[in-house]
Amino acid sequence: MTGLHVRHRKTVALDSLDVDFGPGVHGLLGPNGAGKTSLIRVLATVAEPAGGRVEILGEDTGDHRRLGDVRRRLGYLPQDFGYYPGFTVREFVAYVAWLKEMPAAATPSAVERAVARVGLADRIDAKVRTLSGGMVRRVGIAQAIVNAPQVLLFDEPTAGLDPEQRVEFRELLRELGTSATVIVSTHLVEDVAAACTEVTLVDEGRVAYRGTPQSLAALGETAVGVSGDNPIERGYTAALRAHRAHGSAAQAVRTLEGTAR
Ligand SMILES: Nc1ncnc2c1ncn2[C@@H]1O[C@H](COP(=O)(O)OP(=O)(O)OP(=O)(O)O)[C@@H](O)[C@H]1O
Repeated sequence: MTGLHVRHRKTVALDSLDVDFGPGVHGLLGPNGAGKTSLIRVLATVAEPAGGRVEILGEDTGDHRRLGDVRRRLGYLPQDFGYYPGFTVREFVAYVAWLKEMPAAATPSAVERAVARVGLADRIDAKVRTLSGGMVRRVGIAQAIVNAPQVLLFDEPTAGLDPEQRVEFRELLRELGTSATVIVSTHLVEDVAAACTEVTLVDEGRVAYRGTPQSLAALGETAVGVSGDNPIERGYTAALRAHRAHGSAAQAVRTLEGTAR
């Protein structure tokens, strides 16, 4: 995407963002309100930018005639994942497959595969409302992957998962990243360290840092006067600090009225 602008009323959420994502697992890191969800929503084609150009899988998302084609090839797990509680897991994931216009004959096996990949095969005929929060989150992951998407967008997917499930999910991310472009927003540095091939640090609506988890950790190893439990955390803090010291971030959070914070 180039020159991406996203506004929520008077707040500038993303400011002239230029970024591209290729195959692999991309971790989106950043403090609260940095703009991660805004970015993912634009990529998921559920929010329209105020300006800039977004191309997904070779299609310009500004061309509404092409959106259906893009959406069929996308998978998206929103932060606030909505579902029909009276549906069974199977019914719900099949419903999403239908929305994605998957061929009817291929749907039942694709649903079973997706549900098995998130470890819920034994609950496939349970109603979603009877599941725990972590299990519902896994249903959300299953619906995102049912159509074997080429672009996968996960907004805080590990929230609510227990430690064992997080480890399994990271393994799934690594697998998915071998054949798709996977973008994951997370607060957990461990997710990034374990599963991501690349890290994009967003701060105040701009890209503050891009690199590999290893390069962010190397930054943390050499950073002076920065606290954090591990090198990636220290690298995160050092990169944020450097970005803010350059002063451009102040511009990124200006409101349209010209007030700065
Ligand atoms: N619906 C909205 N109305 C008004 N402002 C909004 C809305 N959604 C987001 N914002 C603002 O836009 C900015 C970016 O928010 P966004 O949700 O994209 O950040 P985030 O990095 O995903 O944050 P978090 O880690 O807390 O989820 C913030 O300043 C936020 O307050």
